[in-house]
Amino acid sequence: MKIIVSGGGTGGHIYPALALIKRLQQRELLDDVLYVGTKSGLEERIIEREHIAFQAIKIQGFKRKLSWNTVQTLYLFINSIKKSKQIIRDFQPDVVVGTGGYVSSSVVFAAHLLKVPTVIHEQNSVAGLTNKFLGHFVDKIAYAFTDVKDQFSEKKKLVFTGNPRAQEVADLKPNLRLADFGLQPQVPTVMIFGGSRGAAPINKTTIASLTEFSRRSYQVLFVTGRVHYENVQKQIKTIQLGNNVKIVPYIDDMPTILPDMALVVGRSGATSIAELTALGVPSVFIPSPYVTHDHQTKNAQSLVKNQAALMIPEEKLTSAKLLQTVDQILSDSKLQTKLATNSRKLGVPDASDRLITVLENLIKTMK
Ligand SMILES: CC(=O)N[C@H]1[C@@H](OP(=O)(O)OP(=O)(O)OC[C@H]2O[C@@H](n3ccc(=O)[nH]c3=O)[C@H](O)[C@@H]2O)O[C@H](CO)[C@@H](O)[C@@H]1O
Repeated sequence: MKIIVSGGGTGGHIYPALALIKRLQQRELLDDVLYVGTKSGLEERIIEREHIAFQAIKIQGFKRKLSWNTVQTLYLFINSIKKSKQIIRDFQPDVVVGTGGYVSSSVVFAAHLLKVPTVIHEQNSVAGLTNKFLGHFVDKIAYAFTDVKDQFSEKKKLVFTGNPRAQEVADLKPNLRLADFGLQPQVPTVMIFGGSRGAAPINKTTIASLTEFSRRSYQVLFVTGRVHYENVQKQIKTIQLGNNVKIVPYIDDMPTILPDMALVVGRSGATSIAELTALGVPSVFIPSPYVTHDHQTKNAQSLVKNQAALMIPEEKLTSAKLLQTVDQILSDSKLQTKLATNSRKLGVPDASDRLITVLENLIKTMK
């Protein structure tokens, strides 16, 4: 299979694309792959690290308010379709897959204009703007949360696949990687992080809790997000950290450390949820209120209603609440087991294979 994949901005759109590519490679189904992204998102760094061919296009997201910026965005969009058409003509893919983020809008739309088979993957329980737009043109819409079905009008295009990242992590076992971070492998550990870019409100509350965390018998791995790291370092200068607390900017191979976690506290981005449910890791979600249609709250609610996770709305997030919630879960093994078991029930460990079947069938029928 020759495939162009496009998705970008945040890790939540990039890692599922990468998981799909890796699974195609594993099953020896991949003849060639090209990843199309932007230079401003996280994708170039993540994709090139995996030695996958990467091509950048220039495009920016539409803002809701009309302004001079809208004209510039429109100009870039039209130009990026031209550039995407050129890329597609040169590469001659069998299929083009978009995993969300505005960069995928022009690549997938251009493929549609050139009559190349197209598939989008929607990770969330509320469809993103790009995927809503592309939903009108693509051949198939793969999704991971049942709630999202109502938001696309052409039902026959819809196929449930789950999120490919779930399959990438599903078989991982604890591998005592905690030592890599200066932590003790046998001691229960909570990881706190705010999605692939980090989240300032979560960082602020965690910083305010560090003195207390330093007195606990469990360990804390605090992942700040690259852009916030320096600032966090400045703010904690006067805090006497215990040996049980470690702070890092980013974890490159996050999946391999997830099985070592007794608890994860963080945003409810769809790709993190796919990973956590595939492994059955107890979680506490603090949904980002700043995303389209509050989709992270809906993502988190789908777990909370199945007693598979707890949720703290950001407006209720205080240091006391964070400490009390983490203490409560880590001191109650029955609660941990319940959360883990219910979480795993929601996982889709064969998500990549399901998506690959969608691609194979589509290529066959469109030949
Ligand atoms: C702020 C924002 O718009 N977030 C959206 C973004 O996700 P965003 O990237 O913020 O969050 P997700 O939870 O979906 O994905 C994060 C990904 O980054 C990885 N990771 C994270 C931190 C780290 O240090 N190392 C690392 O590898 C995680 O393992 C995961 O694979 O796209 C998701 C999927 O469409 C949406 O649900 C989110 O609402």
